[in-house]
Amino acid sequence: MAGSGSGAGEAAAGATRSARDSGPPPGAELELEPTGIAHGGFAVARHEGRVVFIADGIPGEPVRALITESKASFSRAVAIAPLTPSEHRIQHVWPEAGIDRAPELRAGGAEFGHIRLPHQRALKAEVVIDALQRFGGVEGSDLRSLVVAPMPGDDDTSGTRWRTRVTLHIDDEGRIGPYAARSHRVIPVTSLPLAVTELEARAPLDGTLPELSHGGGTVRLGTGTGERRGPGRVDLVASAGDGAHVRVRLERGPKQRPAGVITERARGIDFAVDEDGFWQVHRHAADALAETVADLAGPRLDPEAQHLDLYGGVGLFAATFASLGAPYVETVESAAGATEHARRNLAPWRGPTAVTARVDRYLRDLEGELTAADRTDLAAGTILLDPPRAGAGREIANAIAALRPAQIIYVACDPVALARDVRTLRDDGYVLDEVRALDLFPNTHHVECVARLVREGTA
Ligand SMILES: C[S@@+](CC[C@H](N)C(=O)[O-])C[C@H]1O[C@@H](n2cnc3c(N)ncnc32)[C@H](O)[C@@H]1O
Repeated sequence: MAGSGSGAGEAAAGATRSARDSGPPPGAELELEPTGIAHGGFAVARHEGRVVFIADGIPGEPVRALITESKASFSRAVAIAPLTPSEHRIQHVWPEAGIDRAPELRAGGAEFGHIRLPHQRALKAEVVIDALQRFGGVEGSDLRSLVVAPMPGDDDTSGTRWRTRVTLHIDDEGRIGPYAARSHRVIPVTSLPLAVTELEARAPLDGTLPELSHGGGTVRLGTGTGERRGPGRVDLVASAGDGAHVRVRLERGPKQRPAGVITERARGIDFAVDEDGFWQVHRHAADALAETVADLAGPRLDPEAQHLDLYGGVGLFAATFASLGAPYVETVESAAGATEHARRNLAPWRGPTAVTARVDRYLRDLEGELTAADRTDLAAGTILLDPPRAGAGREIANAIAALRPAQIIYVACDPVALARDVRTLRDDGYVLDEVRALDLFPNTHHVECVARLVREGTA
């Protein structure tokens, strides 16, 4: 009996161990005390030795949290209620995303909206510094003093009314709204506080879709039986030049009119952009980024050298270089429509060129075609890159470094991707000379960085 008792004990111990190894089950509620912030905006706590990433938490604030997922080495949770509210906690700027709602009903896209703005920026700075240290291998006291700069007016509006691009989704049942946080479930809402007011005013938040022009006629998309509804999306765009635009795109049913061309503006320069093409989202982002690029690149921007603007969109940064008196700049972009606009947007200067190509192929082809004189011009020049969230990656970073430009200006919307590419560039003989961070996405966890790297020995 003693033996079987001991066997049962071992089995029980094994079961406990395996429950612990597989983590707390989804649905469990725990009291947790997060101590740090992770990339993605999650507060980080430990529970029985394992890491738990908590959405809607704040480092230093004990919370009751609901486990939503447990993986082999970590768990995910969502805060249900603070136990002792942090001095940094506020009423959520978007009531429909607030902690007093059930987690599955909280609107997504404003995951820092429960935190005072200055503290949001302090947390974003921590994420950038940590990423550059851990993934970029960067050291030094300059980095520790990095601050995330606010955009004009955001402190007066608690970081609301800045989004010039909003996508609402239409589900199978015809419900219209943003996705709920961390899901693809549509949540009808009555407000869009991060959007500029003209977009909120045009958004079909009452569930009624606008009419679509279809061929010669018009199709009404009401709520009645048999009328065409989702799934689909509603794209809302407020442009500097032409006000608010709404486009409905249904997966089945009538086609929306083709995307029009709108005008945007940065540093006093007009840019034609497709209505559904890429443009920076915060109403001050393009201006602020172009100014920051001008500031960081300016002192080493050789007017006679050859420069590259990689992932160039409609030529925002190529125009910045040209307007600074450095006209020999080639902008490279994979979307042909954007390159067409870039060509026209850059027409006021003699010198800029625009190429439709994937950056990896472009750099591979370039390497095979360069004369000694081209190499000299590129080595005196600046290469700017502004890749999508995933970053450039090792192959492209290696190819950029192989051209030996005098400086590299890296515009990044993801600090970890930036840090990984910085590591590659450091291994290839560049040093991170300066990095600035801009709060282009208040009340979200996102942060934009602009970094300057120069060849070792030239800092
Ligand atoms: C973050 S946006 C930057 C656009 C531009 N620099 C701006 O600020 O307006 C990235 C751009 O890269 C383009 N893109 C994405 N992958 C690419 C690739 N592999 N090669 C070239 N362009 C790419 C996208 O179409 C998009 O226009």
